[in-house]
Amino acid sequence: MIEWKTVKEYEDITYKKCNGVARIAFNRPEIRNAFRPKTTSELYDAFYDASEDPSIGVVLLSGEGPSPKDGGWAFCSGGDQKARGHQGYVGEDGRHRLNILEVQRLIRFMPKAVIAVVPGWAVGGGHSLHVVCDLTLASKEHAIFKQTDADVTSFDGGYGSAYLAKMVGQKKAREIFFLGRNYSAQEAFEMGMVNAVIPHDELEDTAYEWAQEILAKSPTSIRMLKFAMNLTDDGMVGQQVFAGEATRLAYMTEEAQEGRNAFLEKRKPDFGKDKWIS
Ligand SMILES: CC(C)(COP(=O)(O)OP(=O)(O)OC[C@H]1O[C@@H](n2cnc3c(N)ncnc32)[C@H](O)[C@@H]1OP(=O)(O)O)[C@@H](O)C(=O)NCCC(=O)NCCSC(=O)CCC(=O)c1ccccc1C(=O)O
Repeated sequence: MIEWKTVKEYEDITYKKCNGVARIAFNRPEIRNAFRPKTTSELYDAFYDASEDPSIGVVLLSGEGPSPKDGGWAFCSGGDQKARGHQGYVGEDGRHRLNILEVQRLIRFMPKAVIAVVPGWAVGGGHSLHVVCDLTLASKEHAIFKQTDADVTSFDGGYGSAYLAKMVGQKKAREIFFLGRNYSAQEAFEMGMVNAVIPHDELEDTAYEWAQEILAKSPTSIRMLKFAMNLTDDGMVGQQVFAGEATRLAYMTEEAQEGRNAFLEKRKPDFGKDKWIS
């Protein structure tokens, strides 16, 4: 039985938790869950909380719906074109930003699994967000994947395109961006950018079940595997993130404790004999 508890009230998103799972969802269904700077700030805040909370192991990212205007479903239709100025998306403070990229990096580098739960349109920057999530589950009836970045001159040259090409292959990624066609959940699954196509009514429950399966695994293994799989695509930053976890493991050894204690006790460390294991 899933009993979601609201963690914090926001204007543009919903944020809930239940049994080790956090659920963050866009909540602007009347405009297909397009994001403005306020939305991305709220997303960052919620993702940061989920990342820092040791009781949370999996985050679901979804979109509330259907639209009260026409009943349409959306994961996210990307940047709110009404909020777009000359240098980025304009916030309430009048400043121009592209802070969805900070959200992308938080999803990518958080030591927990993030699942995109796609109930409808995943378009533009919304498509890029599903790409950067670790897994994607899509509604059989309503999910549609589409890249409009080249229609509106607001292109994601990072994970949204280059990482997508690693996922579905160069030719297919170029087709997705250069032609901007609609792809069904089944087509996206066949391309390798969706893990499973789920009947719409079962989508949320299935996502929660997948999360529970992941939560039964060793947390250290999940984060080391996520960062190992990220590493080669993320260059030195990927190595830094993976190595940070290796250092955390090293801290837990007797050697690390001896090193710290020796410094504090102003003596030479004694790491003992026969420690150079092969
Ligand atoms: C999503 C659609 C394909 C849905 O089509 P349809 O079902 O026919 O519905 P509509 O009638 O078109 O839309 C209903 C309603 O919603 C409004 N709306 C939809 N999308 C947006 C939007 N993105 N911004 C503002 N408003 C939107 C629409 O106007 C309607 O309102 P009414 O008042 O009822 O008329 C279709 O809607 C569609 O194509 N939408 C636009 C998709 C789009 O072009 N998105 C922007 C792509 S660029 C982007 O996302 C930013 C990229 C970015 O941030 C970035 C930049 C640099 C590096 C990285 C990134 C990154 O991607 O992260």
